[in-house]
Amino acid sequence: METQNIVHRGSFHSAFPSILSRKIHRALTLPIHSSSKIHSSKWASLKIHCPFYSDTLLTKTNLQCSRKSVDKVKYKGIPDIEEDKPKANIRRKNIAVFVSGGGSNFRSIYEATVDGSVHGDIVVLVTNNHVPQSMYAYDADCGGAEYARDKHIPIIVFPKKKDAQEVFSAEDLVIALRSFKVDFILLAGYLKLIPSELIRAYPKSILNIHPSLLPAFGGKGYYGMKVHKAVIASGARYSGATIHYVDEQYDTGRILAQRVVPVLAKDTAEELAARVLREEHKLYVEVAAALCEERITYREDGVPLIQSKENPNNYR
Ligand SMILES: Nc1nc2c(c(=O)[nH]1)N[C@@H](CN(C=O)c1ccc(C(=O)N[C@@H](CCC(=O)O)C(=O)O)cc1)CN2
Ligand SMILES: NCC(=O)N[C@@H]1O[C@H](COP(=O)([O-])[O-])[C@@H](O)[C@H]1O
Repeated sequence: METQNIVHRGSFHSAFPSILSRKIHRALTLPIHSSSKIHSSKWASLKIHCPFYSDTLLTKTNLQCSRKSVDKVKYKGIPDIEEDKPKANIRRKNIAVFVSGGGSNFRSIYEATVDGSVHGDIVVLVTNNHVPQSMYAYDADCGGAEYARDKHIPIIVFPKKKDAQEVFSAEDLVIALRSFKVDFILLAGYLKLIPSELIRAYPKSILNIHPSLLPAFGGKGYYGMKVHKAVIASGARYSGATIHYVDEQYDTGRILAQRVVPVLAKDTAEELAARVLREEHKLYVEVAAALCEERITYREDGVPLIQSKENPNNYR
């Protein structure tokens, strides 16, 4: 079954001009069947007005409940009490994650939204590497898209392949993200340049993780294993992970957080990559938690800081 143009079954209505909503409708890939509706008081209020779908079929309530029903068993503690207690007065945030490949950072952030470490939900995945598949043939998809489908997270393809039937512009992407009420965009191994339309639409709300200590080993051509090979070839004794705000160029936005790892004398690029990736997973969850708990502040010179959860007078 060609799923690229099938978004979900059921009536379709839109607050947008029909041509536009049809375009966005086609760019979205949703699970063909949302799983059973398990209504809980906690999630009922999270229903979003999603102008592309009939409310009876696809609402955040259904998606959240189906996700919670699958992942709730992993939750430690009493969800409606402990999970809410530390963030009682802070609105739960909506997150879009952008991936191009395996998606291990995406998975660690998703798991943190389920176990309560991150006070937010991943409401949509964006990838440039999603191949429309039958319901049963996952192998040609990128790992991130496959995981999103397993977790009933909607997928948007951007940019679309050059031979795609229809253009799906940066403006269309902004409209689609607004419809999911996205608060923050987290790039996690996304290999395309984010267009300025998106940067303008989400000021100080788009982050990227890069596998080196920026500004070293960043910029066009520095991604994936290319970064680690360059670090090793340079003789650098330290590398690490950097999370920074996204601006119009690759890797030049304000640095928000870093973690350092040693580069060992006999390291292969793969060994260094694995050591950095382990730190990335921890760092991105810490940063996503701070974002969703509104613990990001700015120094007078514009440098972003993360306020410590334990002591608000301490910053990282
Ligand atoms: N506007 C921005 N867009 C993106 C940023 C950013 O900082 N500003 N970060 C990148 C992620 N990234 C490093 O962290 C990065 C990704 C890709 C490249 C690159 O050279 N890409 C190649 C194409 C690769 C491909 O299509 O397979 C290229 O542009 O020639 C450099 C850095 C995400 N977007
Ligand atoms: N310049 C961008 C870049 O190189 N990003 C890197 O791609 C990997 C994605 O892994 P993942 O798909 O398993 O999260 C991560 O190491 C991330 O830092």
